[in-house]
Amino acid sequence: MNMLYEVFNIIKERIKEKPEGSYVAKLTTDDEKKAINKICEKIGEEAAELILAAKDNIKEEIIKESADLIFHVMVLLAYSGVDLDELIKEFERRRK
Ligand SMILES: N=c1c2ncn([C@@H]3O[C@H](COP(=O)(O)OP(=O)(O)OP(=O)(O)O)[C@@H](O)[C@H]3O)c2ncn1[C@@H]1O[C@H](COP(=O)(O)O)[C@@H](O)[C@H]1O
Repeated sequence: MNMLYEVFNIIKERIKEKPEGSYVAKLTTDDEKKAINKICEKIGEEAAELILAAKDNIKEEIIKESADLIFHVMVLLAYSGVDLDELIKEFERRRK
């Protein structure tokens, strides 16, 4: 969980500072494509790749594709101004 917070904080910093060579900065900057469209496309791609990995039942691929998907969802959250704590609170609210 600490690692997710660490990565989320780096993502927020990259969106704000936009350093040269940053994948997150490139993805979250409007260019010939709107940032929101680029982020959503990556989420769609990564979800599809995870589905294929799951159907092939290859554990290492499931782990890698899940990490890619979760990472891009975190980029979407940060770009949309949602904090990781707010996501955690939603899970807490749903807990039975
Ligand atoms: N966890 C990740 C992470 N997971 C996946 N990715 C990138 O997400 C992309 C996944 O896309 P694909 O699998 O489709 O691979 P690809 O063909 O290279 O895709 P494209 O880049 O061409 O779209 C790759 O470019 C990966 O490098 C990540 N990029 C960055 N991070 C973290 O984000 C932080 C900030 O990264 P920068 O913005 O690059 O500094 C880093 O410190 C890392 O902790």
